[in-house]
Amino acid sequence: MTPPPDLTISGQASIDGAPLFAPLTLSLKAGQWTCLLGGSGVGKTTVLRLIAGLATGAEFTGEIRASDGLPVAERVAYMAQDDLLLPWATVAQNVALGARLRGERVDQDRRARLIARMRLQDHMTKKPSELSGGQRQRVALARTLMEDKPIILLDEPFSALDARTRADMQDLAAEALQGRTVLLVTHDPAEAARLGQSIMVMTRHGLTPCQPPHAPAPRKVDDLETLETQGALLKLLREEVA
Ligand SMILES: Nc1ncnc2c1ncn2[C@@H]1O[C@H](COP(=O)(O)OP(=O)(O)OP(=O)(O)O)[C@@H](O)[C@H]1O
Repeated sequence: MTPPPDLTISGQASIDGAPLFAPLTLSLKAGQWTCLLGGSGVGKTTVLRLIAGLATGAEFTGEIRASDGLPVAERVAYMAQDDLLLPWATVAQNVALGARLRGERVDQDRRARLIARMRLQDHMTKKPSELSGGQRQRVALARTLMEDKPIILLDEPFSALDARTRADMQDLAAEALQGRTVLLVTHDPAEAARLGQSIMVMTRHGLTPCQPPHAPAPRKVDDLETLETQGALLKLLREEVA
């Protein structure tokens, strides 16, 4: 794996000639978590998919650049909103899906370590339908980590989880992805306040930064500054739709 780079996406996007988002520059710091919030349909998933080099419905004018000058898309692991697990495959097979699709040998040791880290060792042979929502999310996160990429894009990865499982998953993800360049799209101000080392709110007009708390992430859910950031973010988001 190459060292995680800084990443910048700058440009504008439109759909069928109508602007989706105005010219913006989103800079991700190497080895840090950047959280991106914003109203529904403002283009957050589009930004992730552009960085990942995946198809979008938008025409994008601009550039996506890594600080080391190396190609970006091939160094990205992308965890989509939906966990996208194959229903007929076991947990172990789903975690190793990327290697299998590429016809590569599966690194069994690495897979076993990740499955243990996600506390899934008792579920290795189960199919997704036999798992809870939180367990499925952990499989999807293990699969994302199995790719061992320096740039990680997470699209509302914990949105379907109950509050306790969500907090557990945030802790797990923060620990497991330490040192990677992470972009997390979330609708949850509390999540951004816990995890973000940089926090941005996206609107059709561009990006508004929000000062993250000073404590290292993941922050305690009842940390005062974290709660203040959560409140400030909620206020920003409400102003954006007003
Ligand atoms: N494949 C596509 N073809 C055409 N339009 C699309 C396509 N994918 C998304 N769009 C449109 O692009 C706009 C931005 O979508 P996007 O999914 O990026 O928004 P978002 O901010 O992630 O929304 P949400 O928070 O609801 O997930 C929306 O209006 C959506 O309908």
